[in-house]
Amino acid sequence: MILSVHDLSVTLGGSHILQGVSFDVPPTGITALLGRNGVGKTTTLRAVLGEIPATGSVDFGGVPALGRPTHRLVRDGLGYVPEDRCVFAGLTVAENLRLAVRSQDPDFRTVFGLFPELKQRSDQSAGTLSGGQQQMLALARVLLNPQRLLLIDEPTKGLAPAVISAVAAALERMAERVPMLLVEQNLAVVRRLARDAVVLAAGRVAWHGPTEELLGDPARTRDLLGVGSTVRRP
Ligand SMILES: Nc1ncnc2c1ncn2[C@@H]1O[C@H](COP(=O)(O)OP(=O)(O)OP(=O)(O)O)[C@@H](O)[C@H]1O
Repeated sequence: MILSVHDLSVTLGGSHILQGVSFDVPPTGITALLGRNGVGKTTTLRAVLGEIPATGSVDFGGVPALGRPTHRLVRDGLGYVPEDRCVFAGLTVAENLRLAVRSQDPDFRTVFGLFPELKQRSDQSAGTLSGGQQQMLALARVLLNPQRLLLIDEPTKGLAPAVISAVAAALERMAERVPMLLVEQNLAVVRRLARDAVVLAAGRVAWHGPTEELLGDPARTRDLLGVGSTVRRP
């Protein structure tokens, strides 16, 4: 396993948000982290990254991670693309990419192979990119460096259907190189990308198994993820 989370607990603002979350992420493919709004998916990613205090244990690539500073984990290949995408709006695409470089040998070839539009738009300021283009830029920024696991938070949120499809295709190709733990509300995207799913409810893992088993069972999907979840292919 590239990531093993055991008995992870987090209290924020007096609320016990995570109450003993345990799950594993295999070293290949995409694992989806699911659950209703506010259940603690982002909190789980941030706790794994060491951004918020947590108890329990987190093992990243065979090494205990909890208590290690975030920058060390990032240096060891734990990449994070937060929900707000975190691009520098006032800087150009090229500047955004340059600032993300940590390694001696940034992989511009892979990045521009996956996202040719970013090359064409090198001199455009990132704040004027569309939402989908900004998401591509955020993904490109982590991919420039060698990564062992990516934590990606709601990459398709707020995007139009055609753009969701393009982002999903990019994630699919990225996952050929690096495993991912993906928080994603769009169940069609989850079905297309994720082999396994972990579902959080009431501060714990309520279900863990093959995505197809979860989404192929409408009653279980409704029960765990809420009503109105339509699952169409993007
Ligand atoms: N710094 C904080 N202080 C207090 N409460 C917080 C803090 N950060 C998050 N929370 C609360 O923790 C709970 C979990 O939030 P989190 O963002 O992890 O949920 P989520 O599952 O990612 O939700 P969503 O699907 O809506 O993005 C929420 O009730 C949220 O209001």
